[in-house]
Amino acid sequence: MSKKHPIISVVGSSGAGTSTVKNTFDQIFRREGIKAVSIEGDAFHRFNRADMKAELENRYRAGDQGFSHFSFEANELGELERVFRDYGETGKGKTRHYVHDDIEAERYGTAPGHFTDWADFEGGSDLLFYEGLHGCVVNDAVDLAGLADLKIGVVPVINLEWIQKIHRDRAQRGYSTEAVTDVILRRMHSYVNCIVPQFSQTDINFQRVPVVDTSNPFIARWIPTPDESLVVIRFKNPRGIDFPYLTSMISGSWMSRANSIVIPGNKQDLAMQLILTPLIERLVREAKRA
Ligand SMILES: Nc1ncnc2c1ncn2[C@@H]1O[C@H](COP(=O)(O)OP(=O)(O)OP(=O)(O)O)[C@@H](O)[C@H]1O
Ligand SMILES: O=C(CO)[C@H](O)[C@H](O)COP(=O)(O)O
Repeated sequence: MSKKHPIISVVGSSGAGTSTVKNTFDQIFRREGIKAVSIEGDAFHRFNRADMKAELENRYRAGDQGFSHFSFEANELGELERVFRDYGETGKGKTRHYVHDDIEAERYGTAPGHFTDWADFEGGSDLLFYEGLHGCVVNDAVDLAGLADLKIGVVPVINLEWIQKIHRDRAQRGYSTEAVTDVILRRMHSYVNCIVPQFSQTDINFQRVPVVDTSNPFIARWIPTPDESLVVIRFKNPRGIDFPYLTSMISGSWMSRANSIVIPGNKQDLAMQLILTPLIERLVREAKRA
């Protein structure tokens, strides 16, 4: 926790929608006049694309079939922890970008599959915003959840997550369905061991659930739309959450448990703004007081 320089950590698997959710956070920051600096989890991969391929082949030959981008060892989590800690203490830090495709290559002037150089955060920010795979990891080596002040999980049910990943990786990153399926299978071990435990560390999870048939995600022709889904919102600590206010403001919503509400999928943006704005505003207010 770093009250003076707060950190928001949004975690989700590959294709879960953390980059999409960042747009909602950006709207809140803009409306509330909050200056945020952002980091992407992929910036903390340990290897560029070619080195990762070589590392995978070496490990595969040595009998390790569980290694993938989801594994702790494939990422510089110690470095990420240092960035979280330094930002919490000083409001300063650095990041870089992992370039996935031609559009990002154009934007950053670096070829796909490579990292940009590290660059310092702009000064005078109100908070640090992280989105990616590992921002709430707690293991023998790091405690990232312990350094973040607001922790959000973006967790579609798994069939939907796969559909989202397959469609995004095909449309934007140039992979075939077979190649993405292969990656999903290879990552399953570390999905269970490295990604999923984080959703018990998060303060709020947003779980999108399709209400159309997704029983074969590998042949789905399009991503179920917001109108074709519900979102389950689960609060780790429901104390202080005004559920009657939320369910009255979000039409079609209801409480499914004492700490959970369900909303129509097309109300996710509204729900996030209603829920997150006061929490973010409080973080920034307390930081200024500190
Ligand atoms: N609520 C949503 N409704 C419809 N489509 C969505 C929703 N959220 C995400 N998607 C779609 O799912 C795909 C993956 O989303 P996104 O790129 O945000 O994932 P990500 O978690 O950032 O993945 P990665 O970490 O691998 O970059 C995109 O095509 C996006 O448009
Ligand atoms: O989105 C991802 C993880 O969040 C990518 O799978 C990862 O960044 C590696 O990309 P690539 O295999 O295309 O080099």
